Amino acid sequence: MMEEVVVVIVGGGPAGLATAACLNRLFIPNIVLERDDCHAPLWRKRTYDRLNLHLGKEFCALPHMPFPDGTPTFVPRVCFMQSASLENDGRWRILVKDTTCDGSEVYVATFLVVATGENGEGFIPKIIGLDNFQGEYMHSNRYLNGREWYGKNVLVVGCGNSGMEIAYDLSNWGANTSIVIRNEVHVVTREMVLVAMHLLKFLQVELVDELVVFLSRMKYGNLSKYGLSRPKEGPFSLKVKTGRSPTIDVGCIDKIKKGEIKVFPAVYSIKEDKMIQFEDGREECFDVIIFATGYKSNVLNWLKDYKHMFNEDGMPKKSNPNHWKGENGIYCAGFSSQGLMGISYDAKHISDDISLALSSKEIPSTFAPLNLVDD
Ligand SMILES: Cc1cc2nc3c(=O)[nH]c(=O)nc-3n(C[C@H](O)[C@H](O)[C@H](O)COP(=O)(O)OP(=O)(O)OC[C@H]3O[C@@H](n4cnc5c(N)ncnc54)[C@H](O)[C@@H]3O)c2cc1C
Ligand SMILES: NC(=O)C1=CN([C@@H]2O[C@H](COP(=O)(O)OP(=O)(O)OC[C@H]3O[C@@H](n4cnc5c(N)ncnc54)[C@H](OP(=O)(O)O)[C@@H]3O)[C@@H](O)[C@H]2O)C=CC1
Ligand SMILES: O=C(O)C(=O)Cc1c[nH]c2ccccc12
Repeated sequence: MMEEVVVVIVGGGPAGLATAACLNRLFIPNIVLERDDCHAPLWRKRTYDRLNLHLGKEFCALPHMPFPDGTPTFVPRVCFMQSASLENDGRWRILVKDTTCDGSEVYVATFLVVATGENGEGFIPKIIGLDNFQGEYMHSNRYLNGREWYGKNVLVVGCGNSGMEIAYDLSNWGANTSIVIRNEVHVVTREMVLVAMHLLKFLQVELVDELVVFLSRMKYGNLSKYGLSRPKEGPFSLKVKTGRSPTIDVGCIDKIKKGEIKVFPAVYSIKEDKMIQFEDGREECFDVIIFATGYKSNVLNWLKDYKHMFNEDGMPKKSNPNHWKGENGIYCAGFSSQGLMGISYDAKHISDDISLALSSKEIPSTFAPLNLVDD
């Protein structure tokens, strides 16, 4: 079957839904394709139970969907999901392409919005011997809680927000928890980030960085004897430059200081059975490894004509704030490393731009539909 539509949005997470909502308000017909069996599956199925939004709610609301009165400052995951489905119910039209049914559907669209996100696929590094590891291993996007691992030796690889929080959670569930920290990392609290986000509206990033690093030093002291050191460059400058967020401590640092969570350097190899060797030569047995080693964009897996807008790593060629518009009617939402705040920005700009193009009749009548990789 072939269907003509004005806008196809690939990805039904916050970015896809926010863009659809903005287009709907402008009466621009659009269709959202989602590979999973629900909308926002990352938030429903692939984030852990104890997660709260990291930025205050004023920085996380999606367009046309303010949080209801009484919502806590740091919104629990479950409330974020409910507010998404509330908006979806009745006002947004979301269609899912069912790849399990025999006939496939083809949509020919004037505009394509890539909204498959920066977290398209969980990334697990290649480690010598991992294939023969006799314990269990998984990416952090499969971790929900540590109920199964009471008394087990669990290694978390990675000290970003997922790694530090999952290590803390595992330890609370009674697992003998260790974490791999192979590089420098900024550790802050969410209150420090909230203050910083407001200050960034009128102060230079370097000044805000100095303040945050000062506050972090006051709170945590020098952590080098525990295997943690701070990067030379400030947390928000690094966020702008590399997209990497500072790690927001939820209690992991206290457990590291108390010796309840052990710190290891990079994994060197996995030896026989469950034995892991680290770069400093230490060796220890683990039952479970959680790879909190980040994510990769999956755009190149499904978009053939990616060069209109993406690099070989599946991330936009243009940097923020110009990243969202490509050539030939292609856009992307949710690729600015600015979380939900960036998604709001993208969704509004994309829908306004499409609206403008439609009203000014910029669109060539022989517009070539973009090719998706057929699998
Ligand atoms: C654990 C975690 C916690 C986070 N917490 C916060 C936070 O507190 N605050 C914040 O601002 N940001 C946070 N982020 C960052 C970001 O805001 C979220 O990842 C957000 O879900 C991104 O929305 P998205 O729509 O761009 O991507 P996603 O939510 O990943 O949605 C993309 C959708 O595309 C679908 N898809 C992928 N490939 C295809 C395909 N080929 N065809 C059809 N569908 C496809 C996926 O199934 C998915 O539903 C967090 C990220 C993670 C991983
Ligand atoms: N709201 C919330 O509560 C949460 C928000 N998030 C957000 O989700 C996004 C993804 O976060 P996250 O899943 O933590 O991923 P990140 O990409 O932020 O972190 C990945 C971590 O893995 C480390 N790493 C990568 N490869 C290796 C390796 N081979 N050996 C050892 N360590 C390795 C990296 O360290 P290195 O610096 O050495 O490369 C880094 O510490 C971020 O934007 C984050 O802020 C995540 C969890 C909770
Ligand atoms: O949760 C994340 O990682 C985000 O990307 C949200 C975000 C945007 N800007 C920030 C600055 C510091 C910490 C988190 C974020």
